[in-house]
Amino acid sequence: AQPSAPDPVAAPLRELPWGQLNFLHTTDIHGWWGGHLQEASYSSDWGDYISFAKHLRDRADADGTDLILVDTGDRIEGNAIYDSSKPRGKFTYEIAKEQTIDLICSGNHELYKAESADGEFYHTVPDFKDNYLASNLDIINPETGGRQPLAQRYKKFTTKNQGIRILAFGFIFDFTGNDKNTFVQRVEDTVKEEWFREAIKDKEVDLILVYGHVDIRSQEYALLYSTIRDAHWDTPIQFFGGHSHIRDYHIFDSGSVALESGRYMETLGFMSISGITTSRHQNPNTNSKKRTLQFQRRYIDNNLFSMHHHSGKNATTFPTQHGLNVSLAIGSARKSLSLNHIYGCAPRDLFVSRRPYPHNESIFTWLETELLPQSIKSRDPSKKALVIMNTGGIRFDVFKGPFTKDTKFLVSPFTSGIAYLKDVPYTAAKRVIKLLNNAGPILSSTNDANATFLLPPEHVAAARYRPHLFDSSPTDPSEHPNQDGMLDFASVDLGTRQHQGNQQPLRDTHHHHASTEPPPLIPGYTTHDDAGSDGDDTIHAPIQFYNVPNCIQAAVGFSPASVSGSGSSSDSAGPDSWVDGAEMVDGDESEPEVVDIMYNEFIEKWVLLALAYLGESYSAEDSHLYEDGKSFTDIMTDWVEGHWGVDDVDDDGEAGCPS
Ligand SMILES: O=c1ccn([C@@H]2O[C@H](COP(=O)(O)O)[C@@H](O)[C@H]2O)c(=O)[nH]1
Repeated sequence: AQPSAPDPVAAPLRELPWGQLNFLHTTDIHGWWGGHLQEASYSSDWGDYISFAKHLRDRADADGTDLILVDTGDRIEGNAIYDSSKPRGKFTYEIAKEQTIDLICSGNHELYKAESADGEFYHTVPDFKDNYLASNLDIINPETGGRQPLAQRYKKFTTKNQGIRILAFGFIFDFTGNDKNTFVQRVEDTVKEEWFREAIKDKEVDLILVYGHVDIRSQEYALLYSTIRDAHWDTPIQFFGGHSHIRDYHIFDSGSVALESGRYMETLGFMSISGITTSRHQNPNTNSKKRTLQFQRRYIDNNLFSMHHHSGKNATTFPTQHGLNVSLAIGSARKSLSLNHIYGCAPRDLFVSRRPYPHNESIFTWLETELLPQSIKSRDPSKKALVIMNTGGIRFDVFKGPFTKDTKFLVSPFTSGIAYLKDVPYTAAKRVIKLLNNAGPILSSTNDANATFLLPPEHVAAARYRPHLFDSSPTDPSEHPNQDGMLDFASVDLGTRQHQGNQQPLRDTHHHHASTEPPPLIPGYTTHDDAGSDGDDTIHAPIQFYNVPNCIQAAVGFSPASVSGSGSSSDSAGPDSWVDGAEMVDGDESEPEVVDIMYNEFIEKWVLLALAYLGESYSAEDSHLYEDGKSFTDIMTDWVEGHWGVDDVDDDGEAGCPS
């Protein structure tokens, strides 16, 4: 772990259900190679994962089973170690390649920009050679200018100890936001291709493995499942997915399941399959390949307490020299990038989903009521503006205390600036936010334009496939009243951060075994999936997560009380209410005739669509860039320095902020 990472905390654990064939799965790492430095539950780094995998591989070799490591993409964007280096990714590829990943593919973040797709071409593909698969992804070769598969389409291999013959494919979902140098072929077209049809005709396989940067409940995986099952009625099919940033497990049938392993190095997914028939291990009781199969999953919290326990090691025996070297390399990259540099001290926690919106501790309420109106200036003092941001542009929480260079990129890694359209009729402008939030026929008519893409990934997943994930019910203050009759969130959720109540930091698993007192449960993931509620390795107290709107809006140049909010009702409004929008409140200043609409560049397509629906025709050519394209990330950081900055901070990340 990194030197400043909090010590792990003892917690009751479920064992790893080790089997004949075992997997460790990472996804959506988004550059969190250093682990979480403010959350004890996820405080292990990539070096620890290297040590952990080594111990599990040794175990497999010792008992004659197999272990396969899978990563399903989005390794970049979302952490200062990637986003603040010049060039971006300077350290990422060197760190990633230290782990022996047996199956790896691209996510959509590797493809948003031409440079990062080239990064895959020049670094990740050669680093992982035959283990990188690109079943539906092509790239323009930067050397020749010709189009070619980013990597081989599929592969067949035999596991080391069990001799299991595996046919593997590596996909990405039907992503359309990629730069011009890559081509994502829709899955429905890929399954019709000759090479795919030929590949799945192969009967000399014991297991088919489909991994990808694809939501496991998506139509893309449903189609791959049915196509493969049609060709293989009894071959086990294992899926690994990603993209939606959640823990999930889906059962297709008794011989086919899918695992998704969260985000940001919070989770190491573990999967095992037993009962696979191989040429070495014939099942004597049946001629079917799948009848005695047993699939089991576990979501491991990425911390040393879990890792020591599951590997049967302790603080002394756990770290390997290789793992330690990688932890040191991460530490020196962080130091060279000055990631502990403090811009200011956050006076309170600000959450993406762990608070309702609006709320004093909602990061979106902070943006809407403080940061945006205090940062964005209208073109001239007589002009008013409405500033719209998509909630998906905000990637992580702010914790009370030091707001560092690390925090800056965890919260807002994207490079997009603020665009604006001048002098839009106010009657239309004020309705845009409501249209974006409650969708409507245009915004949901095609996959491409679907406004759920404005949300953070977990919320996209919830909106499309898992309505139960987030709480949309209005907050009931009587549920956890504190002295003021307000919700006492401290009693609901202290998060899994360093300062977790009276939990005892644990340096060695033996401490835990010697204790007779069961430790109090730490708040954390309590996953409900197709196999039940026993998937998490750590038994946690639940955390409440709340719905967020697609977009929020701040009013610039209006008197504070004159605009009635973001139009972000979570009810499914009918056609009449889509167009209410942010209304002037009676008795305040008169409505302007025109305003500037300002918005995060990323959402331009949706803003233009909404305006067109409202009868105002604008195109991308009509938009201008605010302050020469200054990124929202920099706008936010300047605000933090101006409002939360303190004089006597040092760069150690500790001193300077009141506790
Ligand atoms: O420039 C950008 C890129 C993405 N977003 C938001 O992120 C999600 C996609 O995130 P994944 O990690 O790929 O799942 C997208 O839906 C947007 O909400 C952004 O705001 N700006």
